[in-house]
Amino acid sequence: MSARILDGNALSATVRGRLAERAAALQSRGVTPCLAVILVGEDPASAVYVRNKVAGCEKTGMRSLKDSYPADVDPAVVFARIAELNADPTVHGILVQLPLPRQFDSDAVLEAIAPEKDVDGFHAENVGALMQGNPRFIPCTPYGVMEMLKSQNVPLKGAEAVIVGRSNIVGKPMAMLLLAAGCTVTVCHSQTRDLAFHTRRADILVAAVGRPRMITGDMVKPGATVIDVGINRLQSGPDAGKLCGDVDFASTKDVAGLITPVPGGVGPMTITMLLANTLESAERSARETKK
Ligand SMILES: NC(=O)C1=CN([C@@H]2O[C@H](COP(=O)(O)OP(=O)(O)OC[C@H]3O[C@@H](n4cnc5c(N)ncnc54)[C@H](OP(=O)(O)O)[C@@H]3O)[C@@H](O)[C@H]2O)C=CC1
Ligand SMILES: Nc1nc(=O)c2c([nH]1)NC[C@@H]1CN(c3ccc(C(=O)N[C@@H](CCC(=O)O)C(=O)O)cc3)C=[N+]21
Repeated sequence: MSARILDGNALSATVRGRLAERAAALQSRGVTPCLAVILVGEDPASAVYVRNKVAGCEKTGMRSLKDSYPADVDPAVVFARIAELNADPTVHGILVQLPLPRQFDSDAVLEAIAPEKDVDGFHAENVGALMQGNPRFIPCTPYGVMEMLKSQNVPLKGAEAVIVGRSNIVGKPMAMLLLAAGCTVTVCHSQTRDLAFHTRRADILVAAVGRPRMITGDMVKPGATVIDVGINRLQSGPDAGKLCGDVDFASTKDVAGLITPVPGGVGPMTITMLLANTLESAERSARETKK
């Protein structure tokens, strides 16, 4: 049997259609949702994501601002720009593209963003709110994954969920969301003994590692839902230059029940949820000013 493929581009199109309607409604009240993106350095992958974010805004009827800085910029310049954006009432979302160059204290940068404009959901206050079960902004990638699961009515209550990866931007918030939804959650990482023992128990397996094709079909339970968050550019071999996930699609597609492809899976949904958070922020601020 071959797994059903969960098409992130198709789901994105549906969700973005609804977002565009909400953006138009705000627009008719004189408010244009606006996302500010800060990019430091010349990493080509980051440049692609930022371009996708800016294009996503335009197509959904939102405004975007983009500030690019050279890799050796003085962090004080970036902090000053964040302060300016925090104070600008026409800006509803602020995102600083990660990773940042070495001279930056990334945590300090994330803490500098006003929590009510932190559409990534990375500010400590927002991380805390998510953990307490009362999120202000849900981090975009795990949020997108939850929407993908919901769109397919994947049963979550009592399901065994296994996440490979424990980063602040993917693995940890993913664990919180699946836990809140009623899954029994296991989080694996580089020190996990016998990774396959864990992954084979998963009804829902989320791979967020950054290692091309490391999850192979023999590590997957038959019928499982497999979510591939990984985005890797292959350096060598017959597919050199191509994008691939952390899941070996060829060997997994005949074992899994449902699987997300790379590209065209979680990536587009991440951007869609960023747009959703920005719109939500603009709606909240419009409600505040009306009061
Ligand atoms: N689709 C999307 O929208 C997004 C995709 N990504 C992609 O997802 C992937 C993960 O990103 P991110 O979370 O930021 O990455 P990080 O590098 O921050 O985290 C990777 C995690 O994988 C764990 N890990 C590394 N090697 C192994 C191993 N051999 N076995 C088990 N666990 C291992 C690490 O463990 P330890 O903590 O012990 O080091 C770490 O927790 C990347 O490919 C990234 O490009 C990221 C964000 C959004
Ligand atoms: N502050 C911050 N917030 C982030 O959300 C954030 C970040 N920093 N740093 C990097 C990661 C990575 N990330 C992706 C977003 C979209 C695609 C995406 O659109 N992928 C397309 C393909 C893109 C391509 O062709 O390269 C796809 O999977 O189909 C991928 C990865 C967001 N991240």
